[in-house]
Amino acid sequence: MAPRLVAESLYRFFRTGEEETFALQGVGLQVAPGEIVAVTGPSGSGKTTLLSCLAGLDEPDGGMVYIAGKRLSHQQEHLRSRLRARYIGVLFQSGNLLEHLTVADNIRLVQRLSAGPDHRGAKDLLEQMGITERAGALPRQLSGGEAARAGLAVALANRPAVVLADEPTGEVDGDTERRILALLRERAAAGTSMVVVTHSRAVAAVADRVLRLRDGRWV
Ligand SMILES: Nc1ncnc2c1ncn2[C@@H]1O[C@H](COP(=O)(O)OP(=O)(O)OP(=O)(O)O)[C@@H](O)[C@H]1O
Repeated sequence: MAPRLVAESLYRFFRTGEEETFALQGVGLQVAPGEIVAVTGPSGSGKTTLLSCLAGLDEPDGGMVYIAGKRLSHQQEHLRSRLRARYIGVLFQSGNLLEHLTVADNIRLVQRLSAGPDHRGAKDLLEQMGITERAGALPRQLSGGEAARAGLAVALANRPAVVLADEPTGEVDGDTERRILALLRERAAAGTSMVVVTHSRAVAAVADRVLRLRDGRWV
């Protein structure tokens, strides 16, 4: 099966004053439809930078990202945004909820921006995450665990072909972690490709592959 997500030899450098950081040094990756890839590695090894490049939120200095056979990197911003809305669900530690919208409206917005809105799906997602009663809450009114679950519901709301998630179970209890993992497995079984940055053994255990970064390289 043709890979859904392809990264070819990604390089990313940052310069702050005199100092140069080599965040990614030739990282390649191919993720098949329905495959879950877990990415681990120490702090500063390049995990978030890799996810940002895969999502088209950051541009690699070298290399290329393709999503569903379409070139995502080195495109104009509006083209990257369109590809992201259509194919990618992102969940970053900084959060993906708009502060002035309720949880339900955050989900509806993502669905409206993507090709095929599915309002029934919003209700199901909230139910699966166990936060139906929080649908009308604003993000700042949510606990850490509720915010993590609402963020994942938003990331999955457009039924994306590819999910990119940074520590999706970072702040949640064991029961919520199990719910999140069940939902990720269900989506993967339905064909969604996933790259999940995690330090959790439970998340790594549901992955098809576990890859480790150090100093911007696979080890
Ligand atoms: N915008 C930036 N400007 C300068 N340096 C940056 C920037 N973003 C990342 N870096 C540096 O690039 C390297 C990789 O950072 P990155 O956030 O990708 O690591 P990480 O593996 O996600 O770390 P953590 O587990 O702590 O979140 C680090 O040395 C970091 O300081």
